Amino acid sequence: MHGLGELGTPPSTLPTVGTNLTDLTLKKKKVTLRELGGCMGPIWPSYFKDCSSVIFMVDSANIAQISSSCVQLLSVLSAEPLRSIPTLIIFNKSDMPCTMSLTEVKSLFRLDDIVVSATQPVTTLELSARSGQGLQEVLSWLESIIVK
Ligand SMILES: Nc1nc2c(ncn2[C@@H]2O[C@H](COP(=O)(O)OP(=O)(O)OP(=O)(O)O)[C@@H](O)[C@H]2O)c(=O)[nH]1
Ligand SMILES: [Mg+2]
Repeated sequence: MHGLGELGTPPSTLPTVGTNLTDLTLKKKKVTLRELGGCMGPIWPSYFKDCSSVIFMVDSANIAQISSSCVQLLSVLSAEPLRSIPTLIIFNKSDMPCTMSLTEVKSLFRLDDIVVSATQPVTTLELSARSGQGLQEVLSWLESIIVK
């Protein structure tokens, strides 16, 4: 068994496990999307200062996750580095038959209150990543916030 003392000070690294980088070209500009998994919530803040926009994806078919998803959304919106960063909230899996309608999900989120009290410009969209319905709106939003 080794004591902590023998291991010395841990190196200063950021966990990169589970983040995906994707480059897109929109309006002739390179846009890099960084995907962070929901379970990586505790390390999301390490990436906030590098963001020029935020897309928050909600699994609207998972009603058991609504409250935790809502808490995570509020912590993102209230984070100091993101105070004036354009934010898109996507309700994904709109194609799935659910016990709860999207209206009910949004009402449980208190989405209207969240959008009104946010300091940043917030847009909300519905998407099915499976069928592609709503994808064009996501691209249009990205194009609209690209700095000219
Ligand atoms: N029906 C349907 N399935 C989807 C949709 N988007 C993703 N899925 C499926 O849902 C499953 C889990 O994907 P996600 O919900 O994105 O889960 P995840 O990526 O592990 O979640 P995170 O860890 O938060 O990133 C996969 O099998 C996807 O194919 C959608 O819009 N409709
Ligand atoms: Mg994922």
